Amino acid sequence: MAAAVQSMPSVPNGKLEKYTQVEESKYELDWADLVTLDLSEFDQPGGKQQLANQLKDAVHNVGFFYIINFGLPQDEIDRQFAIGKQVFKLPVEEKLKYRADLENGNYNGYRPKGMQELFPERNGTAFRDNFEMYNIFKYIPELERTHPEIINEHREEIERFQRKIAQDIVQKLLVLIALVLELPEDHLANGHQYNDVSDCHLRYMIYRARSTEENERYQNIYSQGHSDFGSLTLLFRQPIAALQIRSNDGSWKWVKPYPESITVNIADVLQFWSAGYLKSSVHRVVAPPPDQAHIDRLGLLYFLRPAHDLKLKTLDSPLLKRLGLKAENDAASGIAAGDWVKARVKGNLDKVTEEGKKEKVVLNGISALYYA
Ligand SMILES: O=C(O)CCC(=O)C(=O)O
Ligand SMILES: [Fe+2]
Repeated sequence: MAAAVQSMPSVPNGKLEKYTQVEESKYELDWADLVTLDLSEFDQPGGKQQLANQLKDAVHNVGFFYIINFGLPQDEIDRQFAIGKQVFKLPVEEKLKYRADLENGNYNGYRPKGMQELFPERNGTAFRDNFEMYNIFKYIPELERTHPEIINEHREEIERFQRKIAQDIVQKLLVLIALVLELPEDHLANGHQYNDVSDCHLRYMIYRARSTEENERYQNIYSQGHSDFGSLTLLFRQPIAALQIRSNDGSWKWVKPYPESITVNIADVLQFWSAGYLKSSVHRVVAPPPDQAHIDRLGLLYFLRPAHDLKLKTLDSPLLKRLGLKAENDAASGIAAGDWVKARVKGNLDKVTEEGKKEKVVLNGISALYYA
């Protein structure tokens, strides 16, 4: 009797294809020189203060650093990449069922490609981004929304991963930054609890590779120079070189995908709270080097945002007082952190009218910088 030939789905329900990271580039690029914090030292005697000392210059002058030994094994990280890969493979009509309400500044859910203009329109041709995101906000009742099946099937695992970042890794970083500012250890951690209503999210992101000819037309830009909106951004290591940081001298340096690291950057709200002492660093995403330029660049990130109602007022920090640092513009002190974040999400949908460096008003006369 002939056996019935059944076609098996390539990924059976609940089972994920193993994700394999691609090869690093062979090209020697002009890498940024970033400090690396070994988080396993955090609980050692004197460890916190030592790490804070190591961090001080990085958060003030650079705005970017690496962390290692943060307590998430690579196979758990790779499972998140595997989930992200499946999400982006869904048909676009399916993904659009979960579209984030971007027009109201809400990032929760799917963000299709092409929402952001990179350069002003020329001769009727628009220059739009080529990346998609899927943002998963915290699993608390106020922020729940519907998600595709692939996410629901792995909900427990995703939530555990999110909570490890939110309740452990990020809390340690907030203690270290509080120590830099000479504040009580829990001062910043208090405004970043898992149960706080905020726009914190885990993000799967994919930059669709462009052809050489397209890269030329887009001047190699995949995402224009910007600062991030919330408190901290954590970028899980993926080996495709494309992220660049703007140095104090105006040059752009590449971020090396350092083994087993997370790249962390300071974002706007910490800059407001510290009257500019903590640097919300400008960064951008460009075409990868030739041996990686053809590969879609899958990313895994965590965006830490403060509790919605906290105001962007300068903190009462002994360090800032001693340095005589005050807010550049008092109007910021009345803005709720959540409103700032939402206004920036909405602002990304605006038409671009000029090239190069621009200052764009976001809220209450306060602006953000963009470079393209
Ligand atoms: O993909 C990256 O390396 C950076 C992404 C980024 O800057 C962002 O999403 O804000
Ligand atoms: Fe960014």
